[in-house]
Amino acid sequence: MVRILVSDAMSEEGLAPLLADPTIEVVQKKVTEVENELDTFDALLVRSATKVTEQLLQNMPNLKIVGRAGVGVDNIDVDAATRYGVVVINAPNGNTISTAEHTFAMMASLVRRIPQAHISVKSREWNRSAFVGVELFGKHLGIIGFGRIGSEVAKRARAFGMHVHVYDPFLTKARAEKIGVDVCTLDELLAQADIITVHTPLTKETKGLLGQKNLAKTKKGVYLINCARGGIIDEQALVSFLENGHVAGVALDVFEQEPPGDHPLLSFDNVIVTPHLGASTIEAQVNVATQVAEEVLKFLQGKPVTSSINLPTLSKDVYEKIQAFYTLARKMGIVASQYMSEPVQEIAITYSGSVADLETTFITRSLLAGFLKPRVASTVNEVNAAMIAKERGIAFSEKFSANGNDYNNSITLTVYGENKTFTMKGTHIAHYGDRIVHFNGFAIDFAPEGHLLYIQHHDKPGMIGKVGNILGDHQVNIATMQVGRQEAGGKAIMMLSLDKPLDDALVEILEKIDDIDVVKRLEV
Ligand SMILES: NC(=O)c1ccc[n+]([C@@H]2O[C@H](COP(=O)([O-])OP(=O)(O)OC[C@H]3O[C@@H](n4cnc5c(N)ncnc54)[C@H](O)[C@@H]3O)[C@@H](O)[C@H]2O)c1
Ligand SMILES: O=C(O)[C@H](O)COP(=O)(O)O
Repeated sequence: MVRILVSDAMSEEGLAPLLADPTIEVVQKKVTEVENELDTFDALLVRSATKVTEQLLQNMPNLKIVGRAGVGVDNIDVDAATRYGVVVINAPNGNTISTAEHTFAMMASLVRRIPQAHISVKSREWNRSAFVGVELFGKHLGIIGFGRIGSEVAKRARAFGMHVHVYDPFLTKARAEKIGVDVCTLDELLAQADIITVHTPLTKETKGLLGQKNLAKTKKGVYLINCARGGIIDEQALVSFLENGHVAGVALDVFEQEPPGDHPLLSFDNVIVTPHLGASTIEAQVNVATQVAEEVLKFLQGKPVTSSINLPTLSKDVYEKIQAFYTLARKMGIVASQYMSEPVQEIAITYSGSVADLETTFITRSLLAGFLKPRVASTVNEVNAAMIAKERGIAFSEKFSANGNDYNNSITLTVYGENKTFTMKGTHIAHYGDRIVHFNGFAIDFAPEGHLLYIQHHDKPGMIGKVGNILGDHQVNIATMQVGRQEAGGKAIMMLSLDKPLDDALVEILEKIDDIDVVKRLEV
């Protein structure tokens, strides 16, 4: 039974695909309420409240995937998750509209002082002159960060007759032109805007982006809005610009610390606040929970996920095309790693023929994961394979060749070890399966699966018989046997597929046979 912990409040409707699956047990509890069973969960679903720290990941050794029902993953230690081989996915667009609308609601509320007027009337006052606002029409709106939410805010601003200026260092000219916004530098935006709204992620670059220095470049009487992440506008600097009257008003949905406690910002009359409500609509919550639930389900069924933070994303179409090579590559990695039982410095992969035209990132990661699996104690998979290879000083490279060299497609793997170099070539043949067609310099043809026994020997009469007799005497049945040689009377190999794994004693007996140079068990 697969166990999923849902540790933040999530829409039941959105979780329906998981709740309906009889092979899945969904536990809707906080992490602190299930401390004794953390090691039993396969998946963890969170919003922004649960902090997915390295410690939590360590306490959840069975965890395979973290699903963030929302956009920001700053509450998740993605690097640590990657190291532990845990996939992190999010729901990148399910709450875009809700957050853009909330930003707009905050903007209108800010310039018309609606929250203050509301409190006043509820206090039985009727003071119309105290709440004179300004129009949005004709004002210059500066949008910092022009991704999903920023661009939805821009559309709404234009409908209100505002002039929109955008700063986003990663915005392509083509996209800006398509949307028809004025793209400017940060300094230009700061100098022109009557209202500034931030819509970037919280990163090293954006933390404190609107701090002492940049706030000083804004117009006196500027309004500021943050419905993105606490800290993009430096809270301390903000206090001083409110105190000196430079900033006319601020709308905050997010804070450096949540909840903000008794923060000095809360005592300003012209600061309006909401408790991180951008995504808090019925629609957004159904959307994000549905997206995450469907993705987690796909992942648990071994299908590709499309919104991963730490894995290359794959469409279903691409996945279907690469699936066969993905499996072949994994098996080749496992075989090569066992054959090369020594430190390895480099792995070179050449994709030839039809496979060279595919998205090979995943195939390479699969091969690396297969290679590293017998060598590392921790979980290794497509998420962390490249990182673990790097940590262990194993370089890897990919080459592509349109020519399949006698095969419609092939993957050639060369492993450079401390003492020797090993090469193997595999191909996938439709309706036939995975075949290894070159092994260690020998042309051969075997399926890389099950209990394999590789024997390198001198090409002499009777060698096959000797091996066959010993295995037979020890009740080891040979399922298939392939042979190859470089030249008559020269070096030769046998690749046997056995019905059960060989024990050490039997390997030693085989090694002692005259004219046998190498005996290797390969378990795939
Ligand atoms: N308040 C809420 O409840 C709520 C809800 C959803 C999203 N969010 C937050 O809103 C923010 C935006 O979300 P989104 O879905 O639009 O993300 P997005 O990834 O679509 O857009 C972010 C944009 O910021 C830009 N950017 C990155 N670094 C920048 C920099 N240094 N300067 C200027 N621009 C920069 C990127 O190029 C991108 O275009 C995120 O922080 C997200 O966590 C908050
Ligand atoms: O990044 C997000 O998606 C928002 O901040 C929403 O966070 P929440 O899921 O905790 O409401």
